[in-house]
Amino acid sequence: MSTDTATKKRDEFDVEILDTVGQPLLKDQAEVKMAARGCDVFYADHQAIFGVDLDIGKNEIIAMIGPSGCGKSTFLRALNRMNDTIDICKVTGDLTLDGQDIYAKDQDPVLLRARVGMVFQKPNPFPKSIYDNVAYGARLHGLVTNKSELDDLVEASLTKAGLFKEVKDSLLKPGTGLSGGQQQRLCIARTIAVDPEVILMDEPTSALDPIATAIIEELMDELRHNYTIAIVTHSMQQAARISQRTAYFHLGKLVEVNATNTVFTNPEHKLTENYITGRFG
Ligand SMILES: Nc1ncnc2c1ncn2[C@@H]1O[C@H](COP(=O)(O)OP(=O)(O)OP(=O)(O)O)[C@@H](O)[C@H]1O
Repeated sequence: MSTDTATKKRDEFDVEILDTVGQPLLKDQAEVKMAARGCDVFYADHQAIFGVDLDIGKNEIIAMIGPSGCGKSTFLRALNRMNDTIDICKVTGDLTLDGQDIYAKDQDPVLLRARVGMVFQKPNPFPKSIYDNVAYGARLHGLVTNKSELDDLVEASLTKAGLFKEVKDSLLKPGTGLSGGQQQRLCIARTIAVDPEVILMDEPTSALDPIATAIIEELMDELRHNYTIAIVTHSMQQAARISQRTAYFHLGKLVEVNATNTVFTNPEHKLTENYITGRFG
């Protein structure tokens, strides 16, 4: 294919879609936790992601933004093989965690999802007690050997998720009885309990009120010290508040990745500028 075809493609606003601009790849490769190279994602014949190259750094929060349908969630789900659960979905290219191919034949997706956990848009606690919600993964993966260790793990996970104080006297009550914001922190505790290295968050606060949102954002800032976080968000304000780098997607392509401050104050690509100034999206 000639480069002309690749570089002269124009979007519906008649803006040239160039190769990704900014800093998709980290200069210090020792800092890379997850990496994508030439990642394409298809739903049957429909291609949703085109040739994404991106490094996700250790202990950073990277925000993925872009108009509805641009493929943010699809790309996020490729990072822990959640797309495997969709029959028609096919992921190609190289996706690695600590340099290891996460789509390798001998990679168990369940074990991968313990290392690369996910928090969804709508809090989805199991219909179990608060305690059992957090204990579930640890039991499944045999992470503890006795009840006292499990008690400690449940308390530590709820504490890290900023929820323990609020629920310590009601651990045996149903998780579904908590408020929306508490349920989302319970889901974060459940994710943390299996000792992940990366946490993927798909619009984790879009179903929450501003106070619950602020609590989760503060929590993310603390979690960053121990985990790598990739978040899809519709809120540019949220991306600006919480992330160190921001990736802007458009029509399935990664258009720009830069330091968050640069993306929101001095974007390199016209499409990014159009989006952040509210000209579409
Ligand atoms: N399960 C699916 N089956 C078929 N096509 C899908 C599926 N999920 C997503 N798509 C398609 O893939 C493309 C990208 O969708 P995706 O949900 O990843 O975008 P998004 O940027 O996260 O959108 P939104 O911001 O609205 O959540 C869209 O064209 C969408 O219709």
